[in-house]
Amino acid sequence: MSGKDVIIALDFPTGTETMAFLDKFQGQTQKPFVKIGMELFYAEGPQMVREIKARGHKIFLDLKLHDIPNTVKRAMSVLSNLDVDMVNVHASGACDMMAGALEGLTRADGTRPLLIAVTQLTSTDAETLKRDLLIDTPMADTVMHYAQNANKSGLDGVVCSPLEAAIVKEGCGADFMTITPGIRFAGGDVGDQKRIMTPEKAAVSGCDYIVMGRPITQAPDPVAAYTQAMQEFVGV
Ligand SMILES: O=C(O)c1cc(=O)[nH]c(=O)n1[C@@H]1O[C@H](COP(=O)(O)O)[C@@H](O)[C@H]1O
Repeated sequence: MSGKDVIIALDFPTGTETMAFLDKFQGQTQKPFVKIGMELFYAEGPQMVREIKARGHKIFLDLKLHDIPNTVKRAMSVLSNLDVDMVNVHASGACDMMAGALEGLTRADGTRPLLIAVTQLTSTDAETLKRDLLIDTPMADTVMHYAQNANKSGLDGVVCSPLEAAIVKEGCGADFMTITPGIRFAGGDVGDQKRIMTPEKAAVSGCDYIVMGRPITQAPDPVAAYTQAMQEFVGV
């Protein structure tokens, strides 16, 4: 799976609201790539994943696993039974945990979804890094170090902000994927995001995928907002 794409974050509290949202995209030949996060998964469980997959969407299952290596390995082995395209862990769980995740996720026939590590959340800025997390290293260096750990643990890429996409590519290679939330249209409401960029600028920063939630899900016309994001980021 490769090529630039926009991933819509389905941050809804119920399956009913999620399906009503996805119904708006029924007319599209190419169904949008979507992300199922903690809110929807905890509310509706694995059946929601199956239903959305049956509608023809690619799925990023964003549960951000972060625990001891054995627990993460076993949880990933359960998730590997779901037909998703991408899953993630927190890189701060460290290398043994990431290696365990990879092992657990890999099915008996050798296939597996893409495995991505979250570096520093896009809601974290340099001040929070220092004040709350006691990390004195500059943001870009921290993200790069986490990305290198993920790379040497055999993962496929990282979640970072678009601001760090270029340096991650430089340090880990062009094929190492960058999945970037913190995306806002020019002049849009920033909300709780701190490290942000427009889809247009993210396209030239080397991001492989952008993740957008509220700018699309809360837009008066979500299909128009998604179309704008695709035009800015992918150029179609
Ligand atoms: O792993 C993620 O997807 C993620 C990592 C991160 O650092 N920042 C981040 O915002 N996300 C997710 O990306 C989505 C962003 O949503 P909006 O801020 O509404 O566009 C949410 O579903 C977050 O859970």
